[in-house]
Amino acid sequence: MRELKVDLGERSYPIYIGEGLLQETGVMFLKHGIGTKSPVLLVTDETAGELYLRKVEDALAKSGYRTGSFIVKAGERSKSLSVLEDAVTAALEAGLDRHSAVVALGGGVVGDLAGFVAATYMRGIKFVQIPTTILAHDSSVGGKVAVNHPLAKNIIGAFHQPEFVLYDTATLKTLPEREVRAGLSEVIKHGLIWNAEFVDWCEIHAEKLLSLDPESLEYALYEGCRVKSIVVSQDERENGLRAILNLGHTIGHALEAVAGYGELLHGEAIAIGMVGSARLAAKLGHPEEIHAVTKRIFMKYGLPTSIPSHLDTEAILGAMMHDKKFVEGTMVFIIPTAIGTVEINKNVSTALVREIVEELKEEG
Ligand SMILES: NC(=O)c1ccc[n+]([C@@H]2O[C@H](COP(=O)([O-])OP(=O)(O)OC[C@H]3O[C@@H](n4cnc5c(N)ncnc54)[C@H](O)[C@@H]3O)[C@@H](O)[C@H]2O)c1
Ligand SMILES: O=C(O)C(=O)C[C@@H](O)[C@H](O)[C@H](O)COP(=O)(O)O
Ligand SMILES: [Zn+2]
Repeated sequence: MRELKVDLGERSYPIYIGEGLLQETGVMFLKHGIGTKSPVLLVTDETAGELYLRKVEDALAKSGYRTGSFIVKAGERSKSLSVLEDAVTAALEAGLDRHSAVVALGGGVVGDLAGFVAATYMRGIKFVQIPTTILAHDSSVGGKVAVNHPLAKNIIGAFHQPEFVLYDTATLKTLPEREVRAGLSEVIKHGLIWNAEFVDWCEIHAEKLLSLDPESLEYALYEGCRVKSIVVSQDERENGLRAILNLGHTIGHALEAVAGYGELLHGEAIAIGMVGSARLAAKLGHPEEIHAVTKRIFMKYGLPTSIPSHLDTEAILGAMMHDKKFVEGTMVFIIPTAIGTVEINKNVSTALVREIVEELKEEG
């Protein structure tokens, strides 16, 4: 088992990564001081629930915990205010009190939704992340929790850190191929913002990662979580540095909303957004090579690198203006200045962004 720490003073917590950790859930709850007297709510989706809920319930029961469960439909549309209300109903019916914990068992959708339930139920109770997708190496760390509004991604949310993250890599073996590719998009993002050597490594090990070679996958997830925890530990609430984790998201979030949540997977939309940021970098005078390398690596992973042509440019720009990165009338963009390094640029004009969106549509 590998272990990392998110260093946030009294809100610090560990990330455990390894094969077969689900059966340790109860033991880990006890280790982290979660009391057995109050019930626990397990939040999952139909797919992850079918595969892994029983295992987690059994592991918790063995350690003396009572559990209730709330199962949502799989997919981005479950990150909504109406599903949040149903989750709170489930929490009340299961008898959760202020000493209870909410557990996210699933991918980023379940993690963001369950985390927001934990952040808001009785003004905040304990939260545990049990990620089961590759993408959730990112979403389970850092405490950003949210649901979507039809007009804007993650616009209703909070910061609420988990007690710990329990990442059982054995669960990843059941992921559909499209989800594997989409999850690896954010793994590569962590290289693009912080670690050029890791980007090279991802390019060399593409086949191994796509075929879920256990050793390569565990290393890639560890490195992704390591970068994320370094950044979050320095800037929990995104007053500055943390914005770099948003590489590709200014365009990507807009694409998810405009395409209709779930049409483009998050990792796919972000891959397109990262290619867009690399194009923008070239226009701002940074080396052309950044765009070439970024596009090449996402193509190697079978990820989209262009905007579907049926999406309306003005609708995409409109959605960007609802994003959290649109501040005081300007779009904040994360721009790669070399492979492995980015800058936060607050002066990108709408005209330039329109040009990039049009070019990304033509690239397809
Ligand atoms: N909070 C954050 O910091 C953060 C970071 C990145 C992404 N996100 C959010 O995460 C979401 C995307 O996460 P995701 O890609 O994990 O999506 P997801 O949660 O929808 O999971 C993807 C699909 O995989 C299925 N699935 C989950 N585990 C499985 C398993 N082990 N085997 C088979 N199928 C499984 C799910 O049912 C779903 O259909 C987006 O909403 C995005 O905004 C949040
Ligand atoms: O943790 C962060 O910070 C990130 O930006 C990680 C992103 O991958 C993630 O998609 C996050 O949910 C985006 O946050 P938002 O603040 O842009 O909604
Ligand atoms: Zn993301």
